[in-house]
Amino acid sequence: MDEDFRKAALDYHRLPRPGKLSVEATKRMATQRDLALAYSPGVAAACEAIAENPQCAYEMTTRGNMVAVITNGTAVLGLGAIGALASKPVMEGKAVLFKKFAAIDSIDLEVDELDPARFVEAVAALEPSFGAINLEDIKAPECFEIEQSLRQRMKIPVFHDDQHGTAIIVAAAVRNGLLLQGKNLAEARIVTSGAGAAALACLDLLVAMGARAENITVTDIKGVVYAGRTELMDPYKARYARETEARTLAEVLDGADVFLGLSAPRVLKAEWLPRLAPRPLVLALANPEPEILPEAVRAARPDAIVATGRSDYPNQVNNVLCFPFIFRGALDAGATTINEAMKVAAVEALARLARIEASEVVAAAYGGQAPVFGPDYIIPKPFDPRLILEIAPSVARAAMESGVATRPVADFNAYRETLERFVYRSGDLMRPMIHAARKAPKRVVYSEGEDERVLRAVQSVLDDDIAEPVLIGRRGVIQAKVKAMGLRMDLAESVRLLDPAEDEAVFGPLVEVYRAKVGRRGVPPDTAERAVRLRPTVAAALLLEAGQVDAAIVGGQGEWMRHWHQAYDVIGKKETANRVYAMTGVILPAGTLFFVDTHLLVDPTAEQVAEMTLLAAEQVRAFGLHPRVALLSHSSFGASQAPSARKMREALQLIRAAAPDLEVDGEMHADAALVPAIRERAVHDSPLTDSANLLVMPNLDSANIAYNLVKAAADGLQLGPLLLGMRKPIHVLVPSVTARGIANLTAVASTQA
Ligand SMILES: NC(=O)C1=CN([C@@H]2O[C@H](COP(=O)(O)OP(=O)(O)OC[C@H]3O[C@@H](n4cnc5c(N)ncnc54)[C@H](OP(=O)(O)O)[C@@H]3O)[C@@H](O)[C@H]2O)C=CC1
Ligand SMILES: CC(=O)C(=O)O
Ligand SMILES: [Mg+2]
Repeated sequence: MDEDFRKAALDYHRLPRPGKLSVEATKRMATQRDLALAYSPGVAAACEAIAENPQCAYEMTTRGNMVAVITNGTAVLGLGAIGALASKPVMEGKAVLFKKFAAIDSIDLEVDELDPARFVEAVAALEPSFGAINLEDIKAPECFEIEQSLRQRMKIPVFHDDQHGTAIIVAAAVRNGLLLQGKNLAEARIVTSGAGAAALACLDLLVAMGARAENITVTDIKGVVYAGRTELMDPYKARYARETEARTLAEVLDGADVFLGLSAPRVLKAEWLPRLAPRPLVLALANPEPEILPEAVRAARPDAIVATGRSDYPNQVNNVLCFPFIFRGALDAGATTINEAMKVAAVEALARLARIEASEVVAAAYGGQAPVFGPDYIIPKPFDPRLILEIAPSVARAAMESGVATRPVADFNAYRETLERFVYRSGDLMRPMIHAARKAPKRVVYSEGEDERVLRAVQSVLDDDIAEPVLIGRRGVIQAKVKAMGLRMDLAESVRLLDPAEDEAVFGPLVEVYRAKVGRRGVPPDTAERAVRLRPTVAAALLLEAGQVDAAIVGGQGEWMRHWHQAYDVIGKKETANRVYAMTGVILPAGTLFFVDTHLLVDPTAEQVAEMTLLAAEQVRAFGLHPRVALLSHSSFGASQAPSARKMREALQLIRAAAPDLEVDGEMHADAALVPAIRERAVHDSPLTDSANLLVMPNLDSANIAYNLVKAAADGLQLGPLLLGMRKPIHVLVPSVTARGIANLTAVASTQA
């Protein structure tokens, strides 16, 4: 670690407030009544319910989602026995990872107790507080005894992360690494540096998965663990003691297919690397400094696949890839333990994930480069949102099948959806639409078929079965990108590719359609021909117009307005609408707010405000939401006579006349729209039954500013803009759109088709 990085790490821990963790309340505690419910006397009801039926603790307290990270500070990373207090930053970090990656509430407990029996007593007594226990950084051999005693005594999962979390990820990495190197586990010769908690658990799992004990040689601080050795031996290590004359790590490296380092910094010397077998795996996993640096391995053995425990090199083999998700699955199934079947399920899910393409979120988190299965990507990366979606259900299912689940998952599709809600914030809002789209998948054309975000979106559209995608672009480029990105779509089978340079039979007739549309609007025939060939938005709109597709997603590159004009020129507005408007959703932790008109009309009239409101309310209903509309203004319920305030009052009358059942009110301040109590102070007869979810703005500036402001200030997720009032379903992407955003718009467009 260089000095700059060390200083940055210290500042990170110090500022803006000490540490990495805080506790937050999950219930409102704002009124006298809240206090009475949460505390005395109301709390007594919950206590009595639990006293009568202990299972109620899972319904009424945090227990079911609460994991303790517990250590005695005796093997803290590779820093050794630095003590309970000094281990606290690591344990706080593990607790944060539980929260960040799996929405598990977690607290670190550093127990200053070296005696295993007394440590066990301290931990066992905590059972009522937690849904599971994650033991961390406790040295071998005491960790084996501690874990075993606690597992016997406690009826909740007890899992020593350095043993089993590490073993699971190492097993996945070894499985995939050997596959790439063309080797198999039963034949592989494995040499470890380290005979502690992590190394021995890894070996046990590898043996359970098919590695042969006679192919394994273990070394530790005293060298080879050989039969008859007495110094620094314990029964756990002794299981792997070998009949051999060799005494040093260097000597046993000859012909090794796998070097597994779970020991200490720099113990593997570059000059020993030539001894390894051809195409070896070098897993140098000591933290923070590995047994050897990857650059040294690459220089000496370009045929090796290298992994470390760190985030700053490819192939991070670290238990963070496992523990949040295995606990998620265990807690959700109410597992009483984490058993072998659950561990193997986690290994299989992890290994499989690396072999299918990585998601956009992973690409974004790692500098825009989407990793592809290969020597520098043998296991998934920690920011991969699919980890929770794949590992947790596999583990829950294994818990059920092996008979340790007390709260079996009844419906795995529904369970996956709850996990998706955590990963993709748009999940809740989009679900009804995705279900609807899936019922009758429509043909959706994407004008920018070469855009990587579009390709990723199309992969998830295919996975979710919500549309039949049609891509416009150069066939060769799309094929190459799909391959390079490791996407699984079958371009011959499930996607229709349309190349303007090759598919004359499709594009030729579109030119005629376009000429007929725009020939009398100042577009000469040659220009029309070029527009169809060179402007994919025009071509996509024409395909929609000609009925060759059911919906279109265009733009995403360059100016939004330019694409909008091109789309509008071809498709035009509905006969029943006077104008087209744009509505944008911002998905926030508390729900979604829709804003209208965010992109098109600079200064709408009262009639146009009324029309956009009615169209927007209809679109909000299509998301399965009940629209509650606020007409916003600087004026509060008639306070101002300014033209914009009068306009909104007039619009309200028009809306009420056209849609008497719609919950709508105005003109009002934005806070009155969102906070019923503030609204109540201004008027007592508002028909709005709760916070408004559709905010209608007096002009383009306020709508555009408002949605961007809310999105940026509250870390919201944008949905849209959605075009309201178009004759056929077509939407124009903003340049900042993500693949998930494109997939969401595809579902919207499909359901409109
Ligand atoms: N990447 C990952 O996900 C993980 C990495 N680790 C790393 O693995 C290492 C060990 O952790 P853990 O098993 O929990 O700790 P333990 O204390 O249980 O085991 C440490 C082992 O390393 C051996 N060792 C120590 N120094 C040397 C040395 N200089 N040369 C050879 N062997 C040595 C010890 O030998 P002896 O038995 O003789 O004392 C012991 O066998 C740490 O660096 C830790 O950061 C651990 C868990 C997960
Ligand atoms: C990653 C981890 O748990 C360790 O190094 O101890
Ligand atoms: Mg650890």
